[in-house]
Amino acid sequence: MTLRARLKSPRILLAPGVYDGLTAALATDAGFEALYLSGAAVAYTRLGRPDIGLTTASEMADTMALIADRTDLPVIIDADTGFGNALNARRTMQTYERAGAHALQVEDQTYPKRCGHLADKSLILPAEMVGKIAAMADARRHDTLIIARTDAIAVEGFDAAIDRAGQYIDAGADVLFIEAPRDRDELTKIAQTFAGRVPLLANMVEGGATPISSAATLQDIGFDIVIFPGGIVRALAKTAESYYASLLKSGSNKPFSDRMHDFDGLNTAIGTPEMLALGKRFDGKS
Ligand SMILES: C[C@](O)(C(=O)O)[C@H](CC(=O)O)C(=O)O
Repeated sequence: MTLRARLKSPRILLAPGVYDGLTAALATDAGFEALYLSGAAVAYTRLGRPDIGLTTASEMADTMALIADRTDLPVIIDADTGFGNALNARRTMQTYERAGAHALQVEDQTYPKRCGHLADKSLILPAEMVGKIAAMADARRHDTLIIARTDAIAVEGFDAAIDRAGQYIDAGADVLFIEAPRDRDELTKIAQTFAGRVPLLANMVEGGATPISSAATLQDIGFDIVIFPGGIVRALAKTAESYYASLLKSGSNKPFSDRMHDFDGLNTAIGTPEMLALGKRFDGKS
């Protein structure tokens, strides 16, 4: 089923953040229906840096291609600002589509951007964003969804965000993402204003501007997709901190062994037996 068809279902689509082959494989095996390739998660893990526009389109496209090799699930990819003007956004659509993306999220911040939950964001004019959306629609060769995000709540206020969102839908956005609503009331107003026009996406960032709600609650409010983009990195970072501290202190892995896979455990998780069997099938000996 295409992502567009899946979004016609009244059941909310829950997409976890991923940033490499391992997280894509584990999220796929866990049973999710779609994945979210988070720009923030790539910045946090590959660069060890904040989500402030340092990651390049090529780094994201490389990551997208590795993930597409590892999973058949549809992947929503973060295209940040499109990495420049409308022509850059156009090229980002071409590059990400080629790498295997099923949906691109583009936002109306200036370039370089910053995480939607950080202070001091600034925006391009709505007309420029409308041009980017149209340029991306013009460039696409497949049924790739354009998810238009506005960061206006924190910069120009809630009403301006609603106004921009309407313009982006008119420009051809397939999905609407209003970043960082501050409470349930704002989430509800977004749903009341736009439900039925295009699918609505909610973004759950642990400790961010929006209170965390469950997928079921967001579905009741009227949302169609929910992403938890950086949660996996926050979970793994905490585990890694404890692991390194424990290894340094004790000089051994033993005290941590109940919190980690052993050799066989990891091989099972990443599908080593299946890969070795596949190799045998094609090795010309059997
Ligand atoms: C959705 C987001 O653009 C992302 O890169 O995943 C980020 C999430 C985050 O910083 O944790 C965002 O700007 O909300």
